[in-house]
Amino acid sequence: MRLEKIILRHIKMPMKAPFTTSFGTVDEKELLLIEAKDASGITGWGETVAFVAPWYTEETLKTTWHMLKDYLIPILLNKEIGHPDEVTSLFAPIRRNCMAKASIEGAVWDIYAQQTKQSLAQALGGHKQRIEVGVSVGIQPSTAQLIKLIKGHIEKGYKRVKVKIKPGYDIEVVQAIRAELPDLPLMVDANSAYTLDDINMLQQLDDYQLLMIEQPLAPDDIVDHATLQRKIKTPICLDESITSFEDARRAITLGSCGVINIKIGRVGGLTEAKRIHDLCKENGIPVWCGGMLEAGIGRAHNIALTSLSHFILPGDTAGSSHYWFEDIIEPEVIVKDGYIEVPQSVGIGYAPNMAVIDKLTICTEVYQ
Ligand SMILES: O=C(O)CCC(=O)C1=CC=C[C@@H](O)[C@@H]1C(=O)O
Ligand SMILES: [Mg+2]
Repeated sequence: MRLEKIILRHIKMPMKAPFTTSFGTVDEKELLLIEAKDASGITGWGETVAFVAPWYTEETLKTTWHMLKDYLIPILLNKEIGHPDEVTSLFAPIRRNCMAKASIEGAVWDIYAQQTKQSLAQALGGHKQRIEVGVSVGIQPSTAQLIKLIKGHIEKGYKRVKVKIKPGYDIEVVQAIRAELPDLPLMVDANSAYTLDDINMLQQLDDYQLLMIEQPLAPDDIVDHATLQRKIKTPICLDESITSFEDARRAITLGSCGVINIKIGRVGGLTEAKRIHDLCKENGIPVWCGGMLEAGIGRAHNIALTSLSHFILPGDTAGSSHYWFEDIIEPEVIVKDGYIEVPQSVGIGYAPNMAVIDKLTICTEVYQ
């Protein structure tokens, strides 16, 4: 393939409800949509997942824009690409900036799937017909509200619930949920809100049959996580700490985690995500697909990735209606009894809804 035109659209999507973590609140999502046109007339779509502020990782909407415009698009434009895996090598001289890289690499994978007349899932080597999904619940003003929300999600069929924790909003919250919902498949995500000084509290969490504790310690750490994992029974799941295959290899070698959350944007694209999946499979480390409050294009990429065999735990890819009044794809992503059907049609299996996209677009830039 040869990309001869790339259109970037900056869009802003209102959210049904704010999403609060230990760092702050997101109440609308801004993102860049990448529409990449190949010389043969095929169009592929990608989406950036970085937030407006750098609280989850160092990338932001503006840094992804800068990287795409000044480095990544110039590398790919008019270059002959045989397979999407080559994009990872072409981008290798550029350090990190994983979310920027992943957004356009996703569009290349979409074009490749269409060219080879496969679904994106098949192009990646995924065979699952449907995927099991859970839901992530942000910090709520009260435990009663949190439990009410969780019950609503269970009624909708979601297979597991992840709740956010932070110092002062942890053990009591877990205790209260367990008192009412003793059998709920439950996990917690701390987004690096703790240190090894909090080991007592983290050990107490062992009493609540949690599936895992996600990223309790620093976002760039694997050493302290290894120490902690030796002192608690609940498996640690790494999120922020894993930005590449090499990070995953080192964390597994050190025993820093029992589970890895794979996010396409955090690791720089689908090719790297697949490599981490394969490594975890070889090493018996369960994986699941994390979420970044994606709009429809990002959600479609997550679904395709999750169709790979070793995504054995329910991911965070909820249905479109969980966050959005109106998603940017048709049909929207539907969750039924906790499952999403993996589209079997060619490409990502969802069409961009141009009427909605046009309504949400703040500005557009074209590169050719
Ligand atoms: O996309 C989703 O529904 C998952 C949302 C979610 O839990 C997260 C999104 C972005 C940053 C974090 O707060 C958190 C995570 O760390 O996994
Ligand atoms: Mg997380």
